[in-house]
Amino acid sequence: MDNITNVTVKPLDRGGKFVTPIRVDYEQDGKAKFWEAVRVSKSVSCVIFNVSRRKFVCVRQFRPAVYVNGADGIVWSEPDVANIGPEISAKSGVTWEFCGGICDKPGLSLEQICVEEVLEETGYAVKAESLVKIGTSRCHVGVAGEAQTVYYVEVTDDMRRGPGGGIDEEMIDVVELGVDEAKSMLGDDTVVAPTDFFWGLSWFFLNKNQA
Ligand SMILES: Nc1ncnc2c1ncn2[C@@H]1O[C@H](COP(=O)(O)OP(=O)(O)O[C@H]2O[C@H](CO)[C@@H](O)[C@H](O)[C@H]2O)[C@@H](O)[C@H]1O
Repeated sequence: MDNITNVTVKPLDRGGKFVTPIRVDYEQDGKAKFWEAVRVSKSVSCVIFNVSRRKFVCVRQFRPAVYVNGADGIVWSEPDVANIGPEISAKSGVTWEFCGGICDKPGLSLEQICVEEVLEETGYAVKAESLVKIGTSRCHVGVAGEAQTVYYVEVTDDMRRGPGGGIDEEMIDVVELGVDEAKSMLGDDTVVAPTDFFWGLSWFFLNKNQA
């Protein structure tokens, strides 16, 4: 999963399949302003807690955007051009996450998308009715501002239908995380994780496990 080679970064001039760079021109109190932004889809994610063994079910994957924006030692020859040698460890782009995905299927509710993602990425078959909504936040408000809705669901061992790991070419490791270990990750700068990971864990400790 972290065997990453031949990385290059180049400009995405007119947008791609998943991300479109845009410029927003507007007036505020009659003063002309602009903002540079990207259009992206909204998304869902799901805190999964296996009550049979009191473990969180997490996913770990290599995130190219985390890698290029976060790894030390990358030299940018232009603001959007870099050649990244093999000495830059791919491990710096491997995240801790709860499973989730973008909402790019018209006609499916957020809960239905969440149920699909949980099955594809972790192998657990959950029902939409058993999802508890934690809330919706706006991500990357300086550049994107898309909505992400976060759910919580409890599972048992016998709800597992397969190993998960994603579909098509996805390479996703399913990793269980103990409650004490998870608590120690809150506020730990060395943990590479998105906001909803920390939000989801904090919600759990506030609402489900106050020990
Ligand atoms: N920018 C991109 N470039 C190239 N291929 C891409 C891509 N985005 C998605 N894909 C492709 O689409 C597949 C499915 O993506 P997902 O729906 O699982 O979203 P992902 O979890 O990556 O992130 C989404 O869901 C998580 C969980 O909510 C959010 O944190 C995150 O911001 C949101 O993009 C990926 O495996 C990849 O092949």
